[in-house]
Amino acid sequence: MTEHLTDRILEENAAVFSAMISHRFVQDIAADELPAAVFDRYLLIEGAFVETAMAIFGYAVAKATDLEDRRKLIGTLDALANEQMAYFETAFAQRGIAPDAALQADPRVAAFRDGMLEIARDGDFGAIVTAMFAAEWMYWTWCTALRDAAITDPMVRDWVDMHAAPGFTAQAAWLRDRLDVLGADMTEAERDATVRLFGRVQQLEIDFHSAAYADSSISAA
Ligand SMILES: Cc1ncc(C[n+]2csc(CCO)c2C)c(N)n1
Repeated sequence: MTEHLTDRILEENAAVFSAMISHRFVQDIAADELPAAVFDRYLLIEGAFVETAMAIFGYAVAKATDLEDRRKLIGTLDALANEQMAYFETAFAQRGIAPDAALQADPRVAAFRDGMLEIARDGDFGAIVTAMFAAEWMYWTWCTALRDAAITDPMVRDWVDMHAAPGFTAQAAWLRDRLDVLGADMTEAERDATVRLFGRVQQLEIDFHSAAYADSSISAA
């Protein structure tokens, strides 16, 4: 079997991946019609997710067996703690918003956070790479597609640009290449499991992004 594992993952999950990259949240940004209140709620749940991502990458550092993997993941942790978190601190201050416990308790937000953490805690290194590949490849795809879109809100513009920039592109490509190398040594059952895991993460992502819309949120009634 010489096929790259990630080609198979993307092929077999094409429907759910496409549903995510054409989510209402992405379409609203593409049309320059994302309501400010939706982006505010998104920033609050997303800022909390970056903290979760640090925990996930921490598990990956612990479970890695290769020094080069550890170096790479520690670089990612540094960028999350010092660059990404700085973006959220500035964004919260400029928009006058503050973390909201009710929003974090929305079942769709909780399912994403807890589901991703569970994969990192209970899964092996390959499972963590698969989950992060799912989350990052998806962002890289839609943000790259919107590179030339007219986006008025400078913070939304920055957010899209950040995920189409060379640094993020390299990070998403590293996850893809790493998973292909890991896949070459997996059993067929293990490869099947990564295909399913990728699909599960896309569904968690769809629900997470839906939670940014108050009209479909249980906490906004
Ligand atoms: C809900 C959600 N899903 C995926 C990403 C993409 N992403 C950007 S940075 C990062 C962590 C490590 O690089 C991930 C997964 C996101 N931002 N938010």
